Amino acid sequence: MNMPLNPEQTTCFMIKTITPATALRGELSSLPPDKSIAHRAALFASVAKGESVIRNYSAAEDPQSTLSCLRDLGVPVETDGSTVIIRAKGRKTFSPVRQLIDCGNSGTTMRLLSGLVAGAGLDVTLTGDASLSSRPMKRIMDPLGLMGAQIASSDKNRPPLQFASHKGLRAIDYTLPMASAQVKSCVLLAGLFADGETRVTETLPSRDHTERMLGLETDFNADGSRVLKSSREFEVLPQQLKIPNDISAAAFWMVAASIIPGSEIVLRGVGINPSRSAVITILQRMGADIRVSVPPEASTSTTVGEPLADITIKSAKLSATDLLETEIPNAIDEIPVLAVAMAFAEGKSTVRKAAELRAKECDRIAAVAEMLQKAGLNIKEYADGFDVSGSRSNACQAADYSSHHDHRIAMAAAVLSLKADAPSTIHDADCAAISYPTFFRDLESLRS
Ligand SMILES: O=C(O)C1=C[C@@H](OP(=O)(O)O)[C@@H](O)[C@H](O)C1
Ligand SMILES: C=C(OP(=O)(O)O)C(=O)O
Repeated sequence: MNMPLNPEQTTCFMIKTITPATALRGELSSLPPDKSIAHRAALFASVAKGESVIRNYSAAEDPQSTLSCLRDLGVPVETDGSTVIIRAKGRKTFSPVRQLIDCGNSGTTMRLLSGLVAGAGLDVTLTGDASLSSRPMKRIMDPLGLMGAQIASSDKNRPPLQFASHKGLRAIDYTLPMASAQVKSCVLLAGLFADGETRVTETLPSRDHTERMLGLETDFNADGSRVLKSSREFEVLPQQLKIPNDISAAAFWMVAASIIPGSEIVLRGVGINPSRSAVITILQRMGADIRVSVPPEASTSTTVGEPLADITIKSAKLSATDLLETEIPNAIDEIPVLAVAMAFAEGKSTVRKAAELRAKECDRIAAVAEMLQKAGLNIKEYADGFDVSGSRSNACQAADYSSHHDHRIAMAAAVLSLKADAPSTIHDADCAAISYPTFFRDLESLRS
């Protein structure tokens, strides 16, 4: 049973009403801890030898799914408030206590855990909720299959994924077909169990937490593409870290403060890993007033090379922008709320080469288009993205939104609703707890 660290996680409301805001002011020092780093810290701890102590672990549903999967795989996971302690015995820690392992709504859990499960040759099935069960897994089944893993899926390479024991994995030299930190990490984690050196080449950089936190060796090809390496000989050290707060959660307040006149919000202790912080540079390029300052205690934090900062945002006059291809993977989870910023920026903004958005918790291109259209705003949808024709003086009508059971859509719709002329409603808004259990409470605390 997955015990929430935070009682708010169990809060249940189907329809949330959001009233317009005149200004948002205040400070948030307890944003949710970074979800990507949390998953990795727990997964890496489970194949390290010794005691890992992970502080500031997220109470959100996705990182809690990772802990419950590890428990079901026999990994001794203890919690003390927001601290997670894992005492593991290296690559041999796993000893499944059940066959069906539920990854909930979390794509990162399923794809990264697949690397470990395949590596360890476990006879288990990874399953998930309806949303996760519709997400593509061929992207990990292909490279893991090349390594010798035995994986069956019931329906068109979608979960559940049934793993079977095998004769041992062999290393591969693999070029990622898409910019995906999940696929990159999956292959590198399987490589920790394989015979030989596994090499993963990425032509378009994605978030680098895996290589950074594990301390993996990196090479560069002549064309500038990066090659990450892992092997059975690589020693995974126990994780000792305090997780920084999540820039993907902070992004909602960056946009909200920017577009609501008279706002000023301070966000404390936010992770600003350069492979995650394009949302800041994109908004600054649009004219946002965002100041990033490194607090003195940041230099002494044990965030394994994961930089953090305080971020101050004041409302500003925004102008349109075109996202660069290299910015897409770096800002992928922030694009729904960036689309809201674009609607109130002067001119036409473009987001293209972003078809990956269609493979998230819902089809985020279709969901963003539906959301802006319901608000009476101007968006044109393409197969791989959208254009938003915005205006600083745009009128935004109140609407009745669906979250499509996607936390980022629920929260983006809430930010959009703050600009409306009357209260709006969001159906299934409580799915925000997948990444940000206190989102609506934080929103109320910022209203002046
Ligand atoms: O590796 C990770 O922690 C993540 C990678 C991204 O997915 P992809 O690898 O599919 O791009 C991102 O959308 C997801 O929220 C978290
Ligand atoms: C896409 C996301 O997560 P995941 O792929 O882990 O479900 C997200 O958090 O926006």
